[in-house]
Amino acid sequence: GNQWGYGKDDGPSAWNKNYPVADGDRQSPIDILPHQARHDPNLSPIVLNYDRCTSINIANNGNSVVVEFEDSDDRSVIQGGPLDNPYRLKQFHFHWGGKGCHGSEHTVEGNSYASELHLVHWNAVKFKTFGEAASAPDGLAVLGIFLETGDEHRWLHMITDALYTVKFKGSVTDFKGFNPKCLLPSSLHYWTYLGSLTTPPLHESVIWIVVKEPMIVSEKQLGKFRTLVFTGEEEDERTRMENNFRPPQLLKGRTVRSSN
Ligand SMILES: CCCCCNS(=O)(=O)c1cc(S(N)(=O)=O)ccc1C(=O)O
Ligand SMILES: [Zn+2]
Repeated sequence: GNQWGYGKDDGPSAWNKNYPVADGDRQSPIDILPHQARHDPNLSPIVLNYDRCTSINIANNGNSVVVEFEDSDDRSVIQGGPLDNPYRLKQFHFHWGGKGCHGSEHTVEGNSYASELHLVHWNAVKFKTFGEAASAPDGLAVLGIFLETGDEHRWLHMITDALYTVKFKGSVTDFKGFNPKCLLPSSLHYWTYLGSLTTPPLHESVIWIVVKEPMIVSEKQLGKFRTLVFTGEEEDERTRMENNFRPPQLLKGRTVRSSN
């Protein structure tokens, strides 16, 4: 099982012990400096074809809350932008902080957001399985959306209302008919760069597409994520699930491109 976590002894600063790629040349997340990003007029808009997407379940995997999708065909894909072909939606999950603290993974000019949503897609044109894609340089495309606190988000309740059913690590419940398109901000202008998974195994297999405009959610909605626990129901301790984010990593000469 995975012996890594977000605590003092098993957290991000200790991950390089078992996953040496943690000190690699294309690690994520990063701090984005908009004025140093290269505006690339050749970057086309991101296109999300999620209309026939099929969500399956919602789960607490001990690191985050994850909604999984049916990915046996091209029913829900992301394409355009920096991508050479369509990438299939596999799952989405969140990263968040503690009460009043920030919890996004990417930062913008050193500023964190309250939380960050990741929609994970894989290159099913080039690779036969998700696992194969997850360790290939152009295997995954993750769409990152910042969450900022403000007014209540009109659709996020569909997720937060289900969180009580997946309080403990290892819990899974049916979650059908959810289309994540309802979570997206109005503009999909983005930054893009080559990076990695932000959790072990930290494979350097991700084309990151970070949307500039945050989605607005209420503090109350965000607080519901913190009712989850990292620990299993059978365990004695109940460790609140919060601060499940990796801090920004060195850019190591990479270029961040900006769509318009
Ligand atoms: C074969 C090993 C794949 C491990 C990565 N799986 S994943 O769904 O892409 C993923 C991505 C990410 S992230 N933050 O998008 O890099 C975090 C967790 C997971 C997960 O395993 O739940
Ligand atoms: Zn993530």
